[in-house]
Amino acid sequence: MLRNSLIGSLRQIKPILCSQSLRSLSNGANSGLTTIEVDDKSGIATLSMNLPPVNTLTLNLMHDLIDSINQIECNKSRGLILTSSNDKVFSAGLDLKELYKPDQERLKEFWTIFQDLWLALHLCGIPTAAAINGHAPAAGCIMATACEYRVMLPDFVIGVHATRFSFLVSKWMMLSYQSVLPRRIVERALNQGKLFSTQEALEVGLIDEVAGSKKEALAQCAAFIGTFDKANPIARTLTKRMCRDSDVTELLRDRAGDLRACVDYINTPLFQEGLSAHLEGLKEKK
Ligand SMILES: CCCC/C=C/CC(=O)SCCNC(=O)CCNC(=O)[C@H](O)C(C)(C)COP(=O)(O)OP(=O)(O)OC[C@H]1O[C@@H](n2cnc3c(N)ncnc32)[C@H](O)[C@@H]1OP(=O)(O)O
Repeated sequence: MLRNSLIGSLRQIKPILCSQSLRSLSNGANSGLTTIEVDDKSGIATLSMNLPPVNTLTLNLMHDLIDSINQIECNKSRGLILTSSNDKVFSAGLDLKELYKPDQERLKEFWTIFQDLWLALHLCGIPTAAAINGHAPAAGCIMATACEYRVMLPDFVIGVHATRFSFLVSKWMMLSYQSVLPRRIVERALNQGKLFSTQEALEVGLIDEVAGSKKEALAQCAAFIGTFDKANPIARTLTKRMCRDSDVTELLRDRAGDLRACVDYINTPLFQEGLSAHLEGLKEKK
């Protein structure tokens, strides 16, 4: 029953493109803001975000990420490692320009694709890991927590600092955080708008390991993916989805409601003023 509903919901959100021949894993259908490299020996795919300067989640980058996740799953890769081709920033989170004085129809499209991206990562059928080779604030952190394992390089920050600029996260984003961290830590960190240093993130369990270099981080993620070798892939996928069912159901139950609530909140003077100050702060930093 539960398995059927999981499979059913997956069909709803993921029109799988598996009929295509994808061995080459070309990015022909997308804007080229992601690259996929499959290791011939291990069969593990590395998915890199490649949108200078800081991998902000624009509509196009989110579209490409979803497309790439589908391709990697369809091609029966053994696992997926999410990383960045920028050596300072994993992802700066949502593109703030899309949220400032937004065009209403575009904002709806933007939020919907953000929901889609979270679902695609959260329900990805193969093992996933994030090699966090740079800063990962806000939605950068949420993407990492949607993966099953996190390896981070030293001297960067990760966390959801939304309250610092009057942002209110959706419940499914909070649940993503809470799937990795104890509830009391999530509550405090979200309220403080805390960005954890790599060391702090390791101490609280937001990340699983620290790596000395990107190469090491990728190897550590690959070693994690290798730990599932003895599991039957279908049983593993269904078990993963069962473990994640309640978090995902929270969003699937009322996607339209979440969209309405977020769009309404983004349009409030409280949010727009906080965002304006935050954007100014980013400019003044220079
Ligand atoms: C219902 C409410 C929604 C709640 C959900 C929130 C989820 C989110 O993801 S909101 C996004 C929050 N993200 C941030 O606040 C990150 C802001 N960026 C940074 O802190 C830093 O850029 C960095 C630590 C990631 C990197 O620092 P670095 O010194 O390497 O680069 P910068 O010089 O700061 O940035 C370069 C360039 O990029 C612009 N930029 C940075 N982040 C964003 C962003 N998220 N959206 C749009 N643009 C961004 C920055 O202004 C610079 O632009 P210019 O070169 O034109 O000045």
